Amino acid sequence: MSVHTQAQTYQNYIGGEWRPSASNQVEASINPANRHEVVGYVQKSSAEDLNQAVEAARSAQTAWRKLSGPARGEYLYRLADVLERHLDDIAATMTREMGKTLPEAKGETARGVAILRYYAGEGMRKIGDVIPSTDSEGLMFTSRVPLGVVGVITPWNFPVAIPIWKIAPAIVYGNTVVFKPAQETAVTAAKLMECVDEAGLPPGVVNMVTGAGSVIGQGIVDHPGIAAVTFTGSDQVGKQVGLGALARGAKYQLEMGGKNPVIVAADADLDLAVEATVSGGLRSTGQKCTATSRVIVQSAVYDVFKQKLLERVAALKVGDGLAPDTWMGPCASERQMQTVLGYIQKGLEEGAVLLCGGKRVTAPGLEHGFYVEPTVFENVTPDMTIAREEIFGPVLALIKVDTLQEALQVANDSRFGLSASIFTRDIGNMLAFIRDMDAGMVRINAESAGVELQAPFGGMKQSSSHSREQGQAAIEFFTAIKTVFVKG
Ligand SMILES: NC(=O)c1ccc[n+]([C@@H]2O[C@H](COP(=O)([O-])OP(=O)(O)OC[C@H]3O[C@@H](n4cnc5c(N)ncnc54)[C@H](O)[C@@H]3O)[C@@H](O)[C@H]2O)c1
Ligand SMILES: O=CCCC(=O)C(=O)O
Repeated sequence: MSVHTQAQTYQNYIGGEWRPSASNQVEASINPANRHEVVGYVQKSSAEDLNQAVEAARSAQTAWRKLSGPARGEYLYRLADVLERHLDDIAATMTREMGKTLPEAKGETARGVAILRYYAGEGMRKIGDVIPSTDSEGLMFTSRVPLGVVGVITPWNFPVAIPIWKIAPAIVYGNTVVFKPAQETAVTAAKLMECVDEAGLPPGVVNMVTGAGSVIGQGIVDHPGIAAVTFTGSDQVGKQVGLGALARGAKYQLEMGGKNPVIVAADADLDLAVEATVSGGLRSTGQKCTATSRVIVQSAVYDVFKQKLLERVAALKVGDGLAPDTWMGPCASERQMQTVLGYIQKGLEEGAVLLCGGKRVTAPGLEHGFYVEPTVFENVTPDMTIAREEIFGPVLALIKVDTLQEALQVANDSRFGLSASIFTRDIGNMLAFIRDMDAGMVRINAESAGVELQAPFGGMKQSSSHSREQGQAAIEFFTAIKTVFVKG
């Protein structure tokens, strides 16, 4: 039985108007806490809808580009204020649509507001440098110019923060946008577009088309009217996006997976390390690209750390993210839950020892949701699948090592390099970790997750296309440099 009497249908947002898809097809976005609850219906769009969105973005480009940076920034301030007014509704929608707890959803939406204000201010900052010319009568300088229409492709795990940390810099630097959210969180995305509309952004500056990744996502990658593509999502799809964009000479930026380690050194504050491992690994049900998944512990403190960790994990309350006492919600979709359960099974088959969890939760009241118990494995070796592949679920793998050197070697034994933490009181250990850990974010005595909007964010190795998002680093992707020489 489906509960969808109240469910609204959300349309594409193109050229400042709400439009149904050309095919008139919609699909249900369901609540992962209760598969029978429909959060809303969203458009299953086609190439025709994408073409309309690109056309709207192209038409809006010249006027938008010609506005001053501060004037564009003013629109972002307005959008921030509107989003702030709708924070509670958008956060509740996010929880119902992808499962993270309401406090986390509120925190993420507030972060979206802060990102908008940060980039609004960016409209006032410098967009070039004066460079001494060898010609004493010449003036040489650089100016940052927009790229044109930017395609924004996003995942479901941060359905407000990630779209905003791409769209805000894109538009403040003078680009216009075609946004394709993950279909799993398209209602939340539509609510974000309602804010764009209410804030009065000129029609066509931000457009949204929902639909399948293979149709709309791939369509953005292949579209000749789109100058650049910024993508966040899985490693597998990201590589396809990069290849497609490269093939037609479009600029691209990929932020992909992680297999983030935490090292617990023999001299660590173990209570702090346990708290950070639980928070970094299991909040948002482990569905953060920065989530801790490998816990590398020195043998001298292994048993004590393990005991404390298991006690803490046993106390976590799993449930509907809207319930005030819930600490961890469901996986975001049935597909994600099956993927996580598949990895747990693989861990068992390959000889890892299950210390707790490992099963779907079907307790009364939760049986219609996609819940997985918080899970901890030990006797994990670096060659096991659960130590190598991104699980994107509430699963921690304990790996015992003797020395810090061995810990670093195991931590670096991954094709990913997004985030990494160490818990230690020793300055030598800290410096060795900062120097030798191959990750875009290295964190000392702090959990692996948690990104600050004013700092560059991105990974090394196969976690990214080696660019950085957020903070002032965003200007590198969303603009091109024009070098100007003037002589009177
Ligand atoms: N590094 C980061 O900043 C970061 C942040 C969040 C999530 N992630 C990663 O995202 C993944 C989880 O998100 P997901 O399951 O939504 O990822 P996904 O790769 O399945 O989908 C991401 C987006 O790409 C679209 N897409 C699918 N096929 C496409 C194609 N052929 N061409 C273009 N677009 C296509 C999807 O519809 C979605 O909008 C995890 O791997 C996680 O690590 C990375
Ligand atoms: O999922 C990727 C983004 C991670 C993030 O924003 C965080 O850790 O806070």
